[in-house]
Amino acid sequence: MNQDDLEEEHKNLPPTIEDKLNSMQTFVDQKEFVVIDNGTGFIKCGFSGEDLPRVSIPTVMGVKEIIIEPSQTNDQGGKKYSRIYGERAQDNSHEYDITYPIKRGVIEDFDTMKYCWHHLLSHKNMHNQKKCNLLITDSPLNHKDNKIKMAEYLFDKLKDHNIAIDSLNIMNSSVLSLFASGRTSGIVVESGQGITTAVPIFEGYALPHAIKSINLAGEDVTFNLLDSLMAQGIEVDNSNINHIRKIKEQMCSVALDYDRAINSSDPLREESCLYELPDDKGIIKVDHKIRFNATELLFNPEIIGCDIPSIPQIAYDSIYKCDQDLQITLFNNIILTGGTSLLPGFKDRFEQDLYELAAHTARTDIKIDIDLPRRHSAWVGGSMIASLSTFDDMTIKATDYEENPELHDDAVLKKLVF
Ligand SMILES: Nc1ncnc2c1ncn2[C@@H]1O[C@H](COP(=O)(O)OP(=O)(O)OP(=O)(O)O)[C@@H](O)[C@H]1O
Repeated sequence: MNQDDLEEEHKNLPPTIEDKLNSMQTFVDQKEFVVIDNGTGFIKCGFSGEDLPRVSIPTVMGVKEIIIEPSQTNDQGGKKYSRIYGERAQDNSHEYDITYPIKRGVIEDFDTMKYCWHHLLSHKNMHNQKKCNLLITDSPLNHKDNKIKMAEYLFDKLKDHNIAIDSLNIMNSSVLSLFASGRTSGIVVESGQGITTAVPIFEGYALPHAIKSINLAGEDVTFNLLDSLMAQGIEVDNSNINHIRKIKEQMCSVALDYDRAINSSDPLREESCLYELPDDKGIIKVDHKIRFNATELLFNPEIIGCDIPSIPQIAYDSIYKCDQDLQITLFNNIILTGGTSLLPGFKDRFEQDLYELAAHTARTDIKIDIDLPRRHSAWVGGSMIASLSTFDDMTIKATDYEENPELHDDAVLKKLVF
């Protein structure tokens, strides 16, 4: 779903709880929070109490240096930087230096991340936030030092760009996805752009010792598809990556039985296998072997020579790392989420392979919930929790943060227990 689709969907949504409260003119003194979900591929931003984020853009920035010639008004001359974001940056990679600040779920380039946050908060759909309360997500794999650094950039560095964060919470994205499903215990299996995680959660707390992850997700499927197309002599390269991603999202699916699927005839009619590149760059034929092969690595990483477990395997391993008493609850409450889980056939294959793995050990049925807005589940959970009247008590206040610099790390870690 791109930014235009998101705006259209917003217009058609029924009134949110917040709209209703506003129209009833109730005078509830409740803070509004901005909710940001930081993803490797996409960053999502909107207001608490709403059903969907208002802005969702690829997590990428392009920078270009501009030399200013000396002139009458500025006889020194000098240089400044032009920065662009999201798809615009990806489409102008020939002119701009491109940086992806999040790698495999973890923020690695905080300076670029700061500019991305600033861009979102100043976005027209966000009414240019100069001062706000913020709930921001964090990967379940992040080290606590990353949270401390996030707080530092959000409280201190954004101020240099005229944005003041009044209160802040940083929450585990998997806990928020589970919250969006209406549960407080279960296992969240999330496959996004850069990473797939299996995070068991008990009564709202992630169980760190049993979290499993693999560096295999949507971007690997996209690059695998690109390699297969190039191997067939089709003229595409990295500069077409947005289109390769779109081919994946529109045409690829997961086979229940891979060998059978690629050795059978193509289930789609010829015209449904064609993708037209823009600017008369040609039409690509994407046959069923390429389409099924692109996604198979998620369930069988060996096909690309990777000696790592599959997605069903990490879910199984994660459940078996937990206390025996909890395992039944986890098997009964599996939340499948993240953009990559939207691939047709993903849920059926996941369920089939997990049944096979657990056939002799699970003492219960396996129940998988896919009824969430899967690309936005962490954001939606954040929107819900930040609209609770008790949420403000769970935040770090800028005043406390600034007054006690020596307590920064403690203050962050004490509040951010999820
Ligand atoms: N309909 C779809 N079919 C297949 N893949 C999809 C679909 N929609 C989105 N995706 C893929 O999902 C990925 C983005 O998902 P998501 O927004 O959950 O990830 P993220 O939060 O950015 O990344 P991560 O969780 O790894 O940090 C991209 O690879 C995108 O191509």
